[in-house]
Amino acid sequence: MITTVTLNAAIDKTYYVPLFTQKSVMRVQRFYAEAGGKGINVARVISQLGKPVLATGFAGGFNGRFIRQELDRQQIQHDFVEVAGESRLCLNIINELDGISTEILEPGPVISDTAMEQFTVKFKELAKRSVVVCISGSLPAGVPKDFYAKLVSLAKGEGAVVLLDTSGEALQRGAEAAPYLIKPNEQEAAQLIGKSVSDAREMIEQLVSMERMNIPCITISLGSEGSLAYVQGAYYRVKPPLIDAVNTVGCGDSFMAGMAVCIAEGRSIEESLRYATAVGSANALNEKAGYINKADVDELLKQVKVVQL
Ligand SMILES: Nc1ncnc2c1ncn2[C@@H]1O[C@H](COP(=O)(O)OP(=O)(O)O)[C@@H](O)[C@H]1O
Ligand SMILES: O=P(O)(O)OC[C@H]1O[C@](O)(COP(=O)(O)O)[C@@H](O)[C@@H]1O
Repeated sequence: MITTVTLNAAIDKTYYVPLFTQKSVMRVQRFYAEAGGKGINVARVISQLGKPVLATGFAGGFNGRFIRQELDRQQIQHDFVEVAGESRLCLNIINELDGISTEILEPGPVISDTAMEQFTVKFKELAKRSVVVCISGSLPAGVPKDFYAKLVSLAKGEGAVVLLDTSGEALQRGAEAAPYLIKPNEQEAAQLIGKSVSDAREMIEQLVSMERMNIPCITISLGSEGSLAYVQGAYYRVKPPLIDAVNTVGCGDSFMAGMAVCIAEGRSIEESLRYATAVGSANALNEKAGYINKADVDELLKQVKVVQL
C-alpha cells in the first residue's frame, strides 16, 4: 500500500475569471472545489492511475467533512485525525486571458499536542502496512518544525520508503532524517541551500554536497522545463513534452504520485522519472488541480526525454 500524509489538508478551490485585476469586481466563470492539500492531491492522482492508496493527516470542521466526503465519493481510502478548528481553503484564481494563476492559501487550524500524539500512533501503524509513505505540504500551526523528521524516522523504522515534498524549515529538518527522495522546486531548493543559484546543475550539486544531506534521490522540479535529478551518484536531465498548459497547480503533487507508484512497483529510476514527468505534465492539461487522465499519461509518456548527464 502507498500512504500519503497531509497535515494541512484543504479544500482546493479553482476560480476561472476573464481578467484578474485589483480593485475590481470579478465574476467567476467556472469553478471547482476539491479535497486538496499536497498529500491528498498525491492520493487522488495515485488512485486515478489505478493503484491502491490511503490518505491520512489532520482534518477539521465543515471543510474537514467536505474533504472526507469527497474522498469517499472518489473511493479513496482515508484515515484522518479529527481536529478542532477548520481545515483550510486554498484558492487558485486563473486568469483566462493568459492562464496566469494566483494562489491564496489559508494557514489552516492550530493542531493540539493531543491530536499530534493520536496521529503519531496512527501513522506508525499505517507505515507498518505501507511500501511507500509520501509526506507532502506545509505544517499547520502548532506542529513543531521537526515533526516531518520524526515521521520520516518512524516510517523508515517500520520498513517503508519515504518521499518528502515540503518547503522551508520543515524540509530542512525533514531532509536531515534522510528520506529516500525529496522534490524541491527551484525556489524551495534555493531556500534549502540558503541562496539562489541560476544554474540548475550547480544547484543540485550544492544540495547533494550539503552536510547532513544523506538522501539517495533528489529531484529539482523546473515546471515546464522538467527536472534535474540526482540518484545514487548519477545525474539525469528530464524534459517533459511541450504542451498547452491549462492549470499547473498540482503538477508537483502529480509528479510525486508517479514516483510513489513506480517506487512501490520497483521500477528503474529512468523509468520512474519518465513516468512521474508524464503524470506531472498530464495534470497541467486538466482544469482541476491534482487531476489527471490516465490516457493523457500514456500519450505523454512517449514524448518525455530522460538523459543521464
Ligand atoms: N507547463 C508544463 N508543461 C509540461 N510539464 C509540466 C509543466 N508544469 C509542470 N510540469 C511537469 O510537472 C513537474 C512538476 O512541476 P513543478 O511546477 O516544477 O512542481 P511544483 O508544482 O511542485 O512547483 C515538472 O517537473 C514537469 O515535469
Ligand atoms: O501545503 P502547502 O505547501 O501550503 O501547499 C498547498 C497547496 O499546494 C497544492 O497542493 C499544489 O501544490 P503543487 O502545485 O506544488 O503540486 C495546492 O493544491 C494546495 O493548495
